[in-house]
Amino acid sequence: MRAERFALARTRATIDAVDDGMLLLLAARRRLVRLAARLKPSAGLVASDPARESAVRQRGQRLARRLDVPAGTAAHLFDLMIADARAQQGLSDDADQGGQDRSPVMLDGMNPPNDLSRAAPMLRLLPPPRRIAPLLRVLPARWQHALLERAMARVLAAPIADGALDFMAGRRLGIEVSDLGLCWVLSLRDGRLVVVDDRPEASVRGSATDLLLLASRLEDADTLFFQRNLVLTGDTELGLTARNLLDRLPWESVPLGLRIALNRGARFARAAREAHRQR
Ligand SMILES: O=C(O)C(=O)C[C@]1(C(=O)O)C=C[C@@H](O)C=C1
Repeated sequence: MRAERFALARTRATIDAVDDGMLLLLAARRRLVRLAARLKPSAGLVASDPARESAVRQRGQRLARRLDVPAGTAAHLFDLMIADARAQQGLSDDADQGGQDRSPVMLDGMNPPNDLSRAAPMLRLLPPPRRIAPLLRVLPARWQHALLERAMARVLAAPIADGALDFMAGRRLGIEVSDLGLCWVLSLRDGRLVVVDDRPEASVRGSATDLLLLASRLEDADTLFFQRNLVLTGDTELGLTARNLLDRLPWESVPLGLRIALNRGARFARAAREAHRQR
């Protein structure tokens, strides 16, 4: 009985932590909605976007199905979030009766501008990585690991296939994202890079932005290590082999969509960092 009471108290404390996480995520969504609201006029879009709302709802339903969350519950949650986002922008509660702004208007040159510096005032509204860190900690480790393993399998498919990563078999290389407080230890097992629960023999440490700049090839490994934006610790030979491999990665073999996503993400993260530095 006492053990059950204790277990219940611990369970409830964890429920509280999850509730906090949900509110933190809602606060983050509201900030992003504020940013979207500011970006839309200069992107040639009107505030109300029923097509986007329906895409957001559909994504939510798909994920809910995979996570075993009842469809009705997920639908309520999305109704609430979207109604809140519409209220933030002074829009009526119901997108279908949302006044004149029926569908988004696309103007010429809708591609994201190359020069993100003009968006600095808005980028400053984004929370810096250290504020995002508590949100990421709410994500269960096994989800983080599964996402990372899937991303690595796609980015590194060619070097894994041609044996360029064989030196990682049974070795443990750490990736530390300093500003997000994240650390993963990678190893090559059965021809796959996996996250293992062990101490690293060598580690690469850097901020989320610098690691993204490296992954997207917007900065080369030499520059990042020379400027000490990325730091190698532990077994030098293993670290240097990994670092040299990064330099020789056949970028052309990475699927085009992923290359574009990485490139955009890295440029966005760099611009947001600049905007925060100028504050
Ligand atoms: O993406 C936007 O433009 C938003 O303002 C966010 C959001 C949403 O809640 O997802 C809200 C209102 C728009 O009609 C479309 C989507």
